[in-house]
Amino acid sequence: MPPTAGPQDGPAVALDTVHKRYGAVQAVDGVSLTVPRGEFFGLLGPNGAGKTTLVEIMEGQRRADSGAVTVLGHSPWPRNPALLARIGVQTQSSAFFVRLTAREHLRTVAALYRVDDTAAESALASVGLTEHGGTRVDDLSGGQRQRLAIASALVHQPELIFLDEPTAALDPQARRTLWQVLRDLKGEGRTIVYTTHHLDEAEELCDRVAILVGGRVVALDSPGRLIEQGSPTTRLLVPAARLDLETARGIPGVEHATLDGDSVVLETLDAGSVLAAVDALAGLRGVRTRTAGLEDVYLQLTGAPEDHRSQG
Ligand SMILES: Nc1ncnc2c1ncn2[C@@H]1O[C@H](COP(=O)(O)OP(=O)(O)OP(=O)(O)O)[C@@H](O)[C@H]1O
Repeated sequence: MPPTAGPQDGPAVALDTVHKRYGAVQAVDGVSLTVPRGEFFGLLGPNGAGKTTLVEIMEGQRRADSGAVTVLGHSPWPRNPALLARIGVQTQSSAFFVRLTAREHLRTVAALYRVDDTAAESALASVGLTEHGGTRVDDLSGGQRQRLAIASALVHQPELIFLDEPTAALDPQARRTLWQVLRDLKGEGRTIVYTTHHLDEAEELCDRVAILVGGRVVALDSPGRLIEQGSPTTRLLVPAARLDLETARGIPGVEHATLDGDSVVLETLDAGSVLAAVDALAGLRGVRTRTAGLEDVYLQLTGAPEDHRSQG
């Protein structure tokens, strides 16, 4: 069953000047943002930035100290059973009935939501686990368990899904498989609020991202626009065997030069002339260029420690 809400129903999430303090810690400090329906919205930020607190406020698990919170047109606090049926929550520590098979687990979750076994079966299929439906939960691989955690959040066909680092601890192949599952969810018109520390993933999947630092939103836009407005720096990676760090630092136009594995990494705003200089000094064989990505923007906004940049 596709989500039924239309655009006339307003945004999936609207936060206006939300604050939350724990004792001396201002965990959320005046956050305002709107997530339109159908958007894949990423929440990024360093440890302790306030992401979990903010998501818990949206889910109705915590009460904001002040500010307005609207989820699917309703206040999530005090907990609203009608709203709970319309949202799905996957957490990093999803609870499983480990002695059951994947299918039995989902049927149990379905029963808790008062939906039938067909819903469990379609949730299983939507994360590509049908053929593992008969496998006991504790025999599933890490990636399969992550998919089962997402399926558990989907059983009742929620319009709005909260996903907290669903690809944590997955191998690259399992991550890619899960990305497709997430794209399919978006394709079905569902709204996704996605917390992640994987910036490549946010760049790949999210329509827009908010970067939180110290409980405040310091950037909010599509990854593409954030990158465009962010650093125009280009990185050149030159095999370290052919160019030493001191020489690299002396090339006019090089802002930073660092050693990364067996490459010297040159950061520059003037890639053309630095490339020409590298060509004259070391030749261009094996030289790679890397333009800025979301990670560069993120590090700029969240403050990359200078000593990280200068480490080999
Ligand atoms: N229940 C709590 N009691 C007291 N302080 C808390 C509580 N929960 C979170 N905090 C503090 O509030 C701040 C924000 O924490 P929060 O967990 O929301 O950040 P986060 O961005 O989700 O971090 P992470 O990426 O590590 O999960 C941190 O300083 C944290 O120590």
